[in-house]
Amino acid sequence: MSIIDIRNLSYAYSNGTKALDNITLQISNSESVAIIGQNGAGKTTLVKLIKGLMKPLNGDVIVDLFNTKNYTTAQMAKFVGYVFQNPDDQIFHNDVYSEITFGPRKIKMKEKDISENVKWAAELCNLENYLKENPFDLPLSIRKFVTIASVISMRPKIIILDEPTAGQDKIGIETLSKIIKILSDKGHTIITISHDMEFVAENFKRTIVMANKKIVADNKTNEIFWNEGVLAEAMLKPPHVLKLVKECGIHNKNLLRFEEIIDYFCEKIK
Ligand SMILES: Nc1ncnc2c1ncn2[C@@H]1O[C@H](COP(=O)(O)OP(=O)(O)OP(=O)(O)O)[C@@H](O)[C@H]1O
Repeated sequence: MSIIDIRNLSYAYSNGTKALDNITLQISNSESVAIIGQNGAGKTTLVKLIKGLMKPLNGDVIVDLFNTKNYTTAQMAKFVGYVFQNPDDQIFHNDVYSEITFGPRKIKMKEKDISENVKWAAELCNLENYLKENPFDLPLSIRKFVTIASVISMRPKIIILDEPTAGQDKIGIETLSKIIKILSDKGHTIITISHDMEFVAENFKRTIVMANKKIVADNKTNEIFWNEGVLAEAMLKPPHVLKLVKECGIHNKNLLRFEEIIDYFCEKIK
């Protein structure tokens, strides 16, 4: 069943800038989906409409059977969690614990569930040692995890991550992969906007490509990255490992993730 059902959605900002042009899209419950595309393609506008931060000009955004047109952002907060691209647009408390606890309190979660979920979110995001710190004294990479924890502590069915790998080193990216896997295993629907093609290739089976305010492709991630026409249209490059595979004259669409490629070469050497 689709947890997100978007039909003929168009949007323009109040200054007249058209940001989305006739988008139709369904996302199933518990799916993990990546959205890729050049700057200005319309990715952030699309997820803000799913979150209910803005209302469609034309078309409908139906989330968990609720049409966002008929509900306030506060009412939608229980269902959709959105982690902003820039953590400083999201954080507003003077200590990490208060920041992570704010959301669950706001949606009136039971006290017992609040402490359980806050503990769980802090552990998942490796924040146990920072709970008393002022988030603004912490580096960007950790502030990002504070914002992720403050969203997942509400346990929304749908979790949107906007550019989660920006500012992360290898360990941070591995932690993000682990978080996405755990949330997905627990049945959350994950939507991630990313410019990091390696991260998309490694973590998402389905990828949506946006260009010029439209969806230009929506397919299995390996089909997307092996499709040179789609990548050219959206002005995107495939992950580095795929370039290497192609340069070796190999044409095997099942190869995309680093481990798959290593296994392939190991087999060949044998
Ligand atoms: N608040 C705003 N007011 C006016 N125009 C906006 C606003 N926010 C975005 N836009 C415009 O809407 C279009 C889509 O922008 P959007 O931020 O959704 O793209 P994006 O694909 O998320 O880009 P990025 O990867 O840079 O975040 C762009 O032309 C952008 O300049």
